[in-house]
Amino acid sequence: SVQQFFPNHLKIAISEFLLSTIQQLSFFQRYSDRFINFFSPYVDITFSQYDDYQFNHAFAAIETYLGTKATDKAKHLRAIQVRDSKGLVLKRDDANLRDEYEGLAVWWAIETDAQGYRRYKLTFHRSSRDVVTESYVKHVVEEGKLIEAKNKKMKLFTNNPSTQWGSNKTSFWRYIDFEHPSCFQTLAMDPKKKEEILNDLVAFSNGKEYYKKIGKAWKRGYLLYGPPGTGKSTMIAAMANLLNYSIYDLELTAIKNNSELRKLLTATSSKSIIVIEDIDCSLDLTGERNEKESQLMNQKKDGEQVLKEQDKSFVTLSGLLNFIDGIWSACGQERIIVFTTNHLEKLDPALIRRGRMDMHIELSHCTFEAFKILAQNYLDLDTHPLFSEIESLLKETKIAPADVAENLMKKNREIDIDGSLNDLIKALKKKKKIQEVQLVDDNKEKHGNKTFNPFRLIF
Ligand SMILES: Nc1ncnc2c1ncn2[C@@H]1O[C@H](COP(=O)(O)OP(=O)(O)OP(=O)(O)O)[C@@H](O)[C@H]1O
Ligand SMILES: [Mg+2]
Repeated sequence: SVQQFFPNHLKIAISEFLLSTIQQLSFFQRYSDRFINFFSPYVDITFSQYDDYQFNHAFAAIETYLGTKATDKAKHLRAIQVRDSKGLVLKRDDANLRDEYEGLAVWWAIETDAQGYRRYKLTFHRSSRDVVTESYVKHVVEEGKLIEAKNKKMKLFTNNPSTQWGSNKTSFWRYIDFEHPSCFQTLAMDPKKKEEILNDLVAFSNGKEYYKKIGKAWKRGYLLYGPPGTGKSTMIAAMANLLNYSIYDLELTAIKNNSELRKLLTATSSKSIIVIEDIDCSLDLTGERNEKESQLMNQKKDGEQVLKEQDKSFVTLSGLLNFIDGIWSACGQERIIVFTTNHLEKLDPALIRRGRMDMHIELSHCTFEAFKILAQNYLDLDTHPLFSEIESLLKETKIAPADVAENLMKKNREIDIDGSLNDLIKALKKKKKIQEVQLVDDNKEKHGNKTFNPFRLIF
């Protein structure tokens, strides 16, 4: 019969040719879709990268699944570097890929939509509709997720306000592969504290049954606080690497209101760390802003007030609290929430009370214990005659681990142990002097003696 005579790809080519010809004739344009649908025995489904402004997790799974299919026949390949030097993963660009499932053939193609986002188009014969919609798609997504888990590919999500959808700017998740070398072993901090945090994290990730038993949502909050450069961000990366969770880096200032926050949070997947960095800067938690806002509103007429209500553009403390321990927090399991701040004292006590943030972790200035870990990391050094001098200097000087690391880093592509340690000692001595002068200054100010201090200008 004619069916057997034409191979499948020829049939697709013919229908595509017909489609393009017809589309060029403006007279028929309006009818082309219906015309093609009437004659073509093929059906297609598209999977967009962003669905309803949200990142589509099925899209990522499909991409992974297709990436593992034989690559030799595709003409346009895009190489993507993968973690752990498992080599390159080749992905098809705008090429058709044929796949078989239960003896049926389907075709995948990648397209770019009007907004510049990618989408996969799955084409299949009308007669395979039931199999494809009921089990093939599920099979692909599950397989893709399985491969993702096996490859230990973690993702780093960020929410960016979209400028593509006209005036209605809304925030949505975009992701890149997460590759950060940080781990707990190289993290410089008090070993006992580190051990405690490590155990806490591992217990959490194995706690499915426990949380179920005590009737609590399977989530945990960590508050990381301390001066700049003490390893807060580094610790978050180490947590992700330890548990193999993805990170959602939530930028509160890019979010319009509480309902958008809710939308974003419900779109996060389980096994993830939701991070809000510098929480004191990204949210006015003092309540002052609310007061100002309502004062403003009272001055306006009723009609305008309604308008104002609509474009309120901030996330409120109560919105955030609702998410942390309100009913929303139960949508989805196995989630860690991390807040970081440089100023613990600036935060609203309601936000950080125990039970909301389960563990408060202080990352402070470099201690000798922390220094020894850095020396091991950077110089492969366990001990050295200069260590005792460094130890006593560290006791008297506040220095961030980031500054210590900076001094230990190799300068001319070669490790120079004595040079590095001497650099560090110099830096420590300089810092010590500055801090001493500052202390004298502060004391004078406290006692009302504000005489001009020339040392302050020198350092
Ligand atoms: N405790 C630490 N252990 C190992 N490396 C550290 C530590 N603290 C800082 N560093 C080094 O310093 C750099 C900066 O640290 P990091 O970004 O984690 O600081 P932070 O506490 O997040 O600072 P900020 O408050 O400014 O965000 C890192 O790249 C890391 O190499
Ligand atoms: Mg940081």
